[in-house]
Amino acid sequence: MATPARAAGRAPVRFRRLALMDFRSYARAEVALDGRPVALFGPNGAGKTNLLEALSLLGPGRGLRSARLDELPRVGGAGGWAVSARLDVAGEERRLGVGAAASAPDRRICRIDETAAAGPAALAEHVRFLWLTPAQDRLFTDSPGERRRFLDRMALARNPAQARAAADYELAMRQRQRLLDERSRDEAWLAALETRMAEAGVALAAARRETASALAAAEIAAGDEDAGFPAADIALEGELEAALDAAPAAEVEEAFAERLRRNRAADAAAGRALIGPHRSDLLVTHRQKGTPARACSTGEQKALLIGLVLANARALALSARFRAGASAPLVLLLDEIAAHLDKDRRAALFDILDGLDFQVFMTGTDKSLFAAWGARAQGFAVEDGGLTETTLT
Ligand SMILES: Nc1ncnc2c1ncn2[C@@H]1O[C@H](COP(=O)(O)OP(=O)(O)OP(=O)(O)O)[C@@H](O)[C@H]1O
Repeated sequence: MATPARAAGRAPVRFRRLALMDFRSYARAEVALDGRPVALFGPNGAGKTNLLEALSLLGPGRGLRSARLDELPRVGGAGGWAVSARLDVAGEERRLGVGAAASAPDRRICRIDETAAAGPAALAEHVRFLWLTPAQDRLFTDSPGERRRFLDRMALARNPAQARAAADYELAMRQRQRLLDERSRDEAWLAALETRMAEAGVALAAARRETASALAAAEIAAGDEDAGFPAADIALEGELEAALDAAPAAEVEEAFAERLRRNRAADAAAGRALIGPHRSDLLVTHRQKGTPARACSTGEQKALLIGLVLANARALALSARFRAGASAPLVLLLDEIAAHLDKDRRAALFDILDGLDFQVFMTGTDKSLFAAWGARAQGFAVEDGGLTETTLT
């Protein structure tokens, strides 16, 4: 079946070459990629996740482990690190690079086509990543914060401008709290910060609503249920998200700013803002069973998560913004997914991934996990800080 990206005549993103230098367990590694999906296999600790993390740092944000910069240079190396890649983006060659010099380890340097980029956000023009890692296995049982971050990451892949709203909101909230903690009576400054929180907060809530409804639409359109990835019903729990159902954004902003003003004493006493989109939650229900995700089995939760990430990828492919070419192509990083799935579900997943037309990188401990992908994927054995290309069959 033709995917929307193919139907629109857009060449998807394809990594052609990836090079790591003094990055985590890699002293020096270089791989040539031919455009097929990539399967990385090797024993525990071989460096599979490190490689996915290296890729994820070529996009905006702190990468798939949310690591601090000082964790990235290879222990025993010179102190600096670098990840560079050559990729085809919509038919054009791009060179992206990130890293830090030993002399300035706290400063992440980003390069696009050999020119210094303003910052990591500029990378989003060229490539965006969605990932699923074992750290997300407890997403449905963890605190709402994890689910919010998961949703916000998906929203970010749709629209990188959302990063700005999230950062503005956090900053204004922190500054306001500092004033409240200091018992400041600077009315004008407090009101200005509350206005900024309201503007950024409503933008954030609106982006989440857009993502959630695109996800819901993609979940409905998906026929993945047969393949073992259960459809999910998605709902947002949050005051601003709900308020946007009933009123235009400007009104919601005004009402939120007013509530913040009235809540100053309570927020000062609590030491944090008691209301706002930083308290929202993503509620996921296993549609067929009608059970909240947190009450599903571990395996069912994993299948629901995979289904959600696939739905988001599909929603992105369908979005008008993506088709218009204004949005960067997506790369999916799936860390240790294969082991959770039985043979049939694995084979079904490979079929779905082939149809998505996003480049996919998948890891697993054993080559046999990828046998059903066969020649459709490019295989690499990861061991001793290096990668060796090998057939998967
Ligand atoms: N900064 C660093 N310098 C050197 N080695 C590091 C650094 N950071 C992590 N490592 C090493 O990298 C290895 C982990 O690699 P990685 O998480 O990629 O393994 P993996 O192949 O994904 O394993 P698993 O199958 O267990 O998930 C560990 O041995 C860890 O000690």
